[in-house]
Amino acid sequence: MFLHGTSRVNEQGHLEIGGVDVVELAKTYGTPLYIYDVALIRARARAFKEAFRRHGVRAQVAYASKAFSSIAMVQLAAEEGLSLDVVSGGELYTALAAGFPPERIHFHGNNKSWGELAMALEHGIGCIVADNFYELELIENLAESSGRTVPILLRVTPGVEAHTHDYILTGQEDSKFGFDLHNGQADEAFRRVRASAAFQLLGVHCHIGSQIFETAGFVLAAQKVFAKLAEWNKAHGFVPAVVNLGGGFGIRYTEEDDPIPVEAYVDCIVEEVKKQAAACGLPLPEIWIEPGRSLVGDAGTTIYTIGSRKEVPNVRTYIAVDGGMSDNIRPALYGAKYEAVLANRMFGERTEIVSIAGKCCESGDMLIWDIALPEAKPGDYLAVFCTGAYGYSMANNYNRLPRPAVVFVENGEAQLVVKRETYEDLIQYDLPLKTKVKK
Ligand SMILES: Cc1ncc(COP(=O)(O)O)c(C=O)c1O
Ligand SMILES: N[C@@H](CCCC[NH3+])C(=O)O
Repeated sequence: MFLHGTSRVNEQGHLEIGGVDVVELAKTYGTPLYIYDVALIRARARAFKEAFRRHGVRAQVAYASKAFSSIAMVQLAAEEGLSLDVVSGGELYTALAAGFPPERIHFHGNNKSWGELAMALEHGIGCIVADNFYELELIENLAESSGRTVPILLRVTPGVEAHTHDYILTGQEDSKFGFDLHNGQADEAFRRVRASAAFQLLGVHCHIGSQIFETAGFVLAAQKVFAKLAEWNKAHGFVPAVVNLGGGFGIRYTEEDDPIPVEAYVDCIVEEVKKQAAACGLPLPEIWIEPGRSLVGDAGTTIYTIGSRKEVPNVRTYIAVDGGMSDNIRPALYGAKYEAVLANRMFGERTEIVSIAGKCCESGDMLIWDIALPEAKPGDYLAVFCTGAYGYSMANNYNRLPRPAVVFVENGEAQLVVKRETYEDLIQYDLPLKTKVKK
C-alpha cells in the first residue's frame, strides 16, 4: 500500500497519520482537510541537514515557503534550524509574523516591488536574491536612502533546463528568471553590483527546475556557475562566500515515481562544489539549497468526503468529492498524478476503477483518472496523498469555495494550524453596489 511517513492502517481499518485516526479528524474539522505529518517534515529537514553535516561543510537548507506557508509551518522550519526562502511580501510578512529569525530569510522573486524590498531591508533579512537590473536599481536607491549595505546573491540562469525525469542543455536560456550566464547579462550585473557601495555580493544563486529525479542537472549547473565564478575571480579577485543551487528535489507522488533519497542530492552537490572550487582555486563557499516539495510534499494528505456518482455506461464512473481544483490545482495545471485510498475502508477490496472529480464548474476539474478503489459510497472519505506542497499554497476560491483547514498531527495529537474559511470570509472584502437606478 502507498503509505508515507507515520501513516498506517489502524484496527478499525482507518487511515492513521501521526498516531491520529484520519476519520476522526475529518469528523472534527470537516472536509476537505489538509493533514500534515509533522514527524515526516522533521525527518526530511534533519536528513538534509545531517547530509551536509556529514561532509563537514558550511551550509544552509532554506525551506522554500512557496510550497506551503503558514505561521505554524514557518515556526516548524525555524524549530528545525532551517533557513527560509520567501518570494513575496506576503510570504515575508508571514515569516516575520511567525518570529522567524530575519537573518535566515532569503528573498526571491522576479518582480519585487519597492515596498517589498523596503520591508525586507527594514527587517534586516539575510539576503536578497537579486533577479534583474530593475531590482538592482531599486535596491541601490533604497540602500542609499537608508545608508545600508544590502547582502545579495545574483540569480543566474545557467542554461540547464531540468524536466521531471531528465535535463537538457539549452544554448539560449528562455526564462523570466535571473541574469543569463551566457549572453553577458550576468557579467554586467556583477560589474554594477561591485561598483556600488550599496551591495555586499555574497555569491551566486541558480535554480534549475522542480520535481527533478536526477543529480546530473545539479552537477551541470554547479559546473556552469563555477566557470563564471572562476572568470570573476581571475579578472576581479572576487571570492564568493555563498553558492546557492536552489531546490527542485523530486518526490514520489505515485508508484511510477522513483526519486533518490535527499542525501544523494546533497552528496552530489557537495562533491561537485568541492571539486569545482578546488579546480578554480577558490576557497569552499558556504553551500545553500532551497527545497520546498521534498520537505513537505509527501507529508501532506488531503481528506475529502465523497458525494455524487455518475456512470457513463461502458466508458467511465465519476466519483465526486467536496473539493477539487480549488484546493489542488496541480492535476488541472500540470496533469499531475496522485494516489488515493478510502480512508474509512482501508481493508476494502479495490473492486472498481473510477475517476475522481472535483466539484468546480469546470470539466477539467478532475483530481485522479482511473483509480482502483473499493466501491465508494456517499459519505466515504477519500484520502489523496502527497498534497503537502503547492496544494494549500495554490488553493483558491473558484466558485466561491472556502479554502480548507489545515491540521498538523504528531505523536497522537492534532493541532489546527489554519482555520477553514467561512462564507463570511468570502464576502469580507466585497462592497455593496452604489445604485444609480431610481426607484
Ligand atoms: C528559486 C526557487 N527555489 C526553490 C524552489 C523550490 O522548489 P521545490 O519545491 O521543487 O524544491 C523553487 C520552485 O521551483 C524556486 O523557484
Ligand atoms: N507549483 C509547482 C512548482 C513550481 C515551483 C516554484 N518555482 C508545482 O506544484 O509543482
